[in-house]
Parts: sequence; C-alpha cells; structure tokens
Amino acid sequence: MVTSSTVRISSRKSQLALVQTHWVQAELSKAHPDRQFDVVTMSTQGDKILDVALAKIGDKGLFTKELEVSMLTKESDLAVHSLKDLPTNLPEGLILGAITEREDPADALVVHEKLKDKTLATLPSGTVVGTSSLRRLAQLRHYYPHLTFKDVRGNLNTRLQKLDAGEYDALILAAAGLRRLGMGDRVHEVIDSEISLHAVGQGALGIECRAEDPDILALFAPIIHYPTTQRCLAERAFLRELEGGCQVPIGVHTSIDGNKLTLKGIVASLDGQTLVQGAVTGDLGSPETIGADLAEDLKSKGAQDILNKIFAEVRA
Ligand SMILES: NCc1[nH]cc(CCC(=O)O)c1CC(=O)O
Repeated sequence: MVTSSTVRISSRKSQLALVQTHWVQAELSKAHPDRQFDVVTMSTQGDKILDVALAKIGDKGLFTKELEVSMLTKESDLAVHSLKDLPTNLPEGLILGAITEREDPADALVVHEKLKDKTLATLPSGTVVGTSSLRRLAQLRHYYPHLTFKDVRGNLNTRLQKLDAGEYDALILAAAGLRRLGMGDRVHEVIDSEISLHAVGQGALGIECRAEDPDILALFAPIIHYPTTQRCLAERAFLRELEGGCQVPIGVHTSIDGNKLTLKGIVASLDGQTLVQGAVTGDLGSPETIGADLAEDLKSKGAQDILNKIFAEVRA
C-alpha cells in the first residue's frame, strides 16, 4: 500500500496571507479528510522592503518568489497567494493550479474618524489619501484632482494605524482584504466601478503548484470556483498582453451573463489626464481570447504609449 504523504502549503506570514492560507487548508482538509495539510510560512522580499514605494522596486514576483523557490526545491507542494500579487507569467515548472471563489473585488474608501460624514465625492480639497497603487492613484486623480495622494506601505494593520494616527486622512484599500481580516466595518464606501476599476485578480485567491504534480493538482477540483476562474483568466490575459504587473495603472471589471463574459479595462496615465478604456464580450469558455482582444483594442487606442512613458518615469 502506498501511504500518501503530508501536503505542505507555503504562505507569507502577514495576517491576511495566513487567514487566506488557513481557509484553503481547511477547505482542502474537508474535501480530503484522509490527507494531512501543513502550513509552512516564509517572508518574501515584498515583506522585507518597506521603505521604498512599490512602484519603484517593480513587482515581478515581489510577494511570491520565495514561495515559488520552496515549491521548486520540494520544500513545499503548493502556495496560496492573493491572486493580484501573482505575476501573469510564472516560473518554468510552476502553474496556477486553482482559483477559489472571489470576495468583492472592489476598492474601498477608509476614512479617519473626523471625515466620517463625508463620501469620496465630498472629501474636502487637500484631503490626504494614502494609496500605494498607481492604478488607484491615476483613476482617482482623474475624477478628484483636488485630493492629495500620498504613498503608503506596510500591511493592512500598519496602514490603518497610520490613518488613525493622523498621518493620512483617508486610505484606499481592497474591500476583500479588510473583510477577510474581520475589519469589514472599516469599509466606509465601496468605490463604484464607474470611478475606479479594480486590479486584475483582486479579491480572489490563486493556488500555485508544480506543473508536473498530478497528485497535488487532483486535490484542487472541489475548491475551484468556475465563474471566478473564467473572470480572472480573462483579466490576467489582458494584463499579460499589455505586459503590465500589479504596479501599473491598469484596472478591470468583469461580469457574466449566461454563457457570455464581459471584460472592461482601463489604462490610465499617472497624472490622471488620459484614460484609455474599452470592453469586450465573448464566450465564457474562452476567457483568454477576451483578455487578449481587449488588450489589442486598448493598444489601438494608445495604451502602449501611456505604459511606455510610465515605465520610463518610474524606473528613472
Ligand atoms: N498588494 C497588496 C494586497 N494584496 C492583496 C490585497 C487585498 C486582498 C485582495 O485583493 O485579494 C492587498 C491589499 C490591498 O490592496 O489593499
């Protein structure tokens, strides 16, 4: 008889990463009561470098590389990521094995107590809004040029402490992260997709594993969420075609109607002056074609020029 070995799940150590990893561990344990699932934690580069703006360090695998190395060296068997932190091109030998059901992918406004009677639309001129995302910055600057945007780093708790201490008047954060941490009450306003499209993969979890490991891959069937998967594959194909990572002002929104999937996308200039946008509807079964078609559409409208300019500025 062959005894199945323990499955080792690698995770970052942040509170959000651990909540997400423990959720996947519990779901896998429920689906496979005969197997043992252990969690192995590690710090990534993105957790260590906290004094440099994310946009400057670049994003290629900043929050994923150490986890990937541990799978390639067989010190772990799978890794749980916030899908939006997982680059669209994975290292040789690793694949995106599963995408689980998405939380609300929208961004949220979180405000200091003194602004509790305001909304995004009524924030006073000069309000200091913390965000580390060029995507949020560019889109919000377009509609609310009177606000002051300031970079903010650190995990969710650190950011909220900085807000409460008065270093910022408001923050823009993913609603999903706050809710997963049981801090949904800090969501002051969910930002409408007409104002700001969310990041590719936001609110979903991606499980990465070795491409040639059928034993591990077979475990995922019960936890894969089909609609989320199709939406995220369309979003990731769009981003891949534009050669952008998490740290570029690219936003998306997806919706499903029967067997049709609609993907909306935006590429914004950093000053918020130029927004190139479009939408493509296609077959739910071919999400990557939809993503690639939308990327072509936005390129024909000038998206590549915006991106090239940003790469030159940010890396300067
Ligand atoms: N880049 C950091 C990060 N990665 C995932 C989330 C939140 C949860 C998610 O989008 O799945 C966050 C924080 C944020 O953007 O506010």
